[in-house]
Amino acid sequence: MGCAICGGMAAIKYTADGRLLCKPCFFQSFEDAVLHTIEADSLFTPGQRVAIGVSGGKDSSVLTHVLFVLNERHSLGLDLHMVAIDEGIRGYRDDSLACVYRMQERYSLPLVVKSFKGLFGASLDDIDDRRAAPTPLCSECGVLRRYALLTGSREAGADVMALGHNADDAAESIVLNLMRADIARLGRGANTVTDGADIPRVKPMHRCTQRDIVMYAHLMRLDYFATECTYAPRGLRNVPRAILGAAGGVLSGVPLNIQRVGDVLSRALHEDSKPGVCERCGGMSSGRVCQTCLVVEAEGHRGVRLSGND
Ligand SMILES: Nc1ncnc2c1ncn2[C@@H]1O[C@H](COP(=O)(O)OP(=O)(O)OP(=O)(O)O)[C@@H](O)[C@H]1O
Repeated sequence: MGCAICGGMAAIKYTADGRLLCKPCFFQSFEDAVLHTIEADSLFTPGQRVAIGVSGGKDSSVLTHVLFVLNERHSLGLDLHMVAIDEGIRGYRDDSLACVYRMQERYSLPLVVKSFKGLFGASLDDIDDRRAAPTPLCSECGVLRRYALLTGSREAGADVMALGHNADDAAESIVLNLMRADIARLGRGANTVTDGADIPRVKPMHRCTQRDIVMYAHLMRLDYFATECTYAPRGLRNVPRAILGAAGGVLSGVPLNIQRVGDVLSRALHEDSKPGVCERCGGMSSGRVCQTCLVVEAEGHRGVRLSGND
């Protein structure tokens, strides 16, 4: 079968639009799609310092590589930095951080590393150890990580933070919010730009599917850490992930379809839900006090605090 762009030997199905492509045309199409999101949604302006949230996983490894390539190829004028968060998860984050250090060498980008232990006085393993029974930890970990990423990005002097969220992540969030009847979160929608804090968060791969990202990482032979987080089996996200996985087995384009419906729902539900600023820490918040400060308060008796030192 011939490549839909150049007529050469097709090797890959590009799931974003279903075309069969050869390897070089797949790379080009994927990178062009990220560039299109950057330009269409005005994610960056020339001269900005961009802190890429880098975990060593496939999404942020692909994001780092593609931003690096686009920055050179299209003279975007971005000052790329990397920020990594060490949540303190034995047998997982220690190995993925080793990958982040190798990426730092490969791309020669400045790197800031912040740890839960330094910022909150306890690693995620400490928080888990101090609980009477195993409970889901992903929501709290996500909240604390957002704070840590903001702190690291401030330390890097960044104007904007870039994260590796993709279309499948967005679809999972939409299904989860539907199942929980979380109208407020559905209304806020999954946009490519989240304003509110002093450093906005942007998602250049928001319209890229997980399959295309994995394929890109694999064919480009990128160095990334593929093991699942130790705490993932307890995560609530496994429910929408399983539903979407099953749907993807019989229908094509499910993540992008759900994302489109999510956009419509978000516009219909939208009631001026632009987040404000937390009165305690200055982070982004939809209420007076942000999720980080609420988690720190709730976990205070287990030794979690906002130390601000790292
Ligand atoms: N420990 C971390 N340090 C820095 N950034 C992180 C970290 N964990 C997640 N991120 C950022 O948040 C994005 C979404 O993370 P999430 O854990 O939801 O997805 P993921 O599929 O595991 O991402 P990845 O494949 O990059 O690890 C990542 O792509 C990355 O940009």
